[in-house]
Amino acid sequence: MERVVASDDPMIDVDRLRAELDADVVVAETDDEDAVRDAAAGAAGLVVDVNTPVTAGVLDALDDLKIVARAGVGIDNIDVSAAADNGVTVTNVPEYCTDEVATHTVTLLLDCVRTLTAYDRDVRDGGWGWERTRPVHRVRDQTLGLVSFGPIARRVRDQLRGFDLDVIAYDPYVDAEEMADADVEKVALETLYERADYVSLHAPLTGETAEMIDADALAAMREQAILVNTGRGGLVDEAALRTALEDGMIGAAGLDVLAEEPPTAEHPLVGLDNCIVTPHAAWYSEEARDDLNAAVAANVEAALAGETPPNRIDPDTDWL
Ligand SMILES: NC(=O)C1=CN([C@@H]2O[C@H](COP(=O)(O)OP(=O)(O)OC[C@H]3O[C@@H](n4cnc5c(N)ncnc54)[C@H](O)[C@@H]3O)[C@@H](O)[C@H]2O)C=CC1
Ligand SMILES: O=C(O)C(=O)COP(=O)(O)O
Repeated sequence: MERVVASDDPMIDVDRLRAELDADVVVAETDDEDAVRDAAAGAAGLVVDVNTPVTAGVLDALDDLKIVARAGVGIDNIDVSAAADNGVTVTNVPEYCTDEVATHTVTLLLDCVRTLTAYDRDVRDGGWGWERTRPVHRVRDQTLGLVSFGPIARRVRDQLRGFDLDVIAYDPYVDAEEMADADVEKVALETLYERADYVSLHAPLTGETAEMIDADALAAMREQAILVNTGRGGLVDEAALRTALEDGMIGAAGLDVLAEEPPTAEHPLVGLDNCIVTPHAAWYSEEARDDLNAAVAANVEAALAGETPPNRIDPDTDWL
C-alpha cells in the first residue's frame, strides 16, 4: 500500500483521510526541511500545512512522491516550479474558506473603525466613556482599497455592499472591466495608498508581494488609514508597521497573519493599543474545515490513481 504523510496540524482531518484513501496515512512533524525529508522518504503523497517548507531540496530528495497536497489556499511554502521539474503534482484547496476570511476581514476592519476591542478593554478596567484617543469616522462614503482582486477580496466587496463605500482595487492580473462589473475601480498601487481610508491585503505571498507594505508604502497612506491583513504576514515589513502605528502615520491595523507564527513574546505588533491581532484563524469554521478535508482527500485520491487532481496548480500561472 502506498504511503501518505500528513503534517501534524489539527486543520488536517487524518481520520477522514484514512477513511477515504486506499493508502497508509501517517502523521508527522514537518516544520523544517530535514523533518519533511525524513518523514516523507518513500511516500507517494504529502499533505502539508502552511508551515511545511516544501523546497527544491526537499522535492529533489523524494523520488517516489506523486503529489504535494496543500491543505489550504496559500502555496507560498511550496516551490511549485521545482515540483514540476520533479514530476510532482501540487494541489491546493481554493475557495474552501472564502466566506470565512471575508467575514473575518470585515470584522477586523469594523473593530478597528469602531474600536470595539479597545472599548471592551476599557470597560473591563472600570472605564465607561466614548471618548477615543483617535477620531472615529463614519463608514459611509469612505474608500476601501483592496490589494488583489481574487476570490476573498471579491467577497469582502460583496459583504460590505450595505456600507456604501467607494471601492478601489490593485491587481495587475485582473482587468478593469471585470472590476467595474463588481462596481470597483481599478487603480495603480500608489493611487490606492493615496485614496484608501481602509487598505485590505488579499494578495498571495510571492516574490512580487513580499514586504510590499514597507516604510514607503505606509508613508504614502492616509494619516488615519486602517490596514487589514488576512493574506500573509510576509506581505508587511512588521518593524515599519510598528513605527507607523506608534508615530500615528496610520490610524490602526487589524491582522490575522504574522511573518512568524506563533509570534514571540517580544513581537513588535502584539500589544499595541491601535493594533488587533488574531491567530491565523480567518479561515476557520466547521464547514470550512469539512470542505477543506473533502477536497484534500479528492486531490490525493486522484493523484494516487494516476489522474489529474481537481485542484492541480498550473506551474505556469502568471503570478507564481
Ligand atoms: N488568514 C487565513 O486564514 C487565510 C489566508 N489566505 C490568504 O489569502 C490569499 C488570497 O486568497 P484568495 O482570494 O483565495 O486568492 P488567491 O490566493 O488565489 O489570489 C489570487 C489573486 O491574487 C492576485 N495577485 C497575484 N499576484 C499579485 C500581485 N503581485 N499584486 C496584487 N494581486 C496579485 C491574482 O491576480 C488573483 O486575483 C491567499 O493567497 C492566502 O495567502 C487564504 C485563506 C485563508
Ligand atoms: O488556506 C490558507 O491559505 C490559510 O491561510 C489558512 O490555512 P493555514 O492556516 O494557512 O493552514
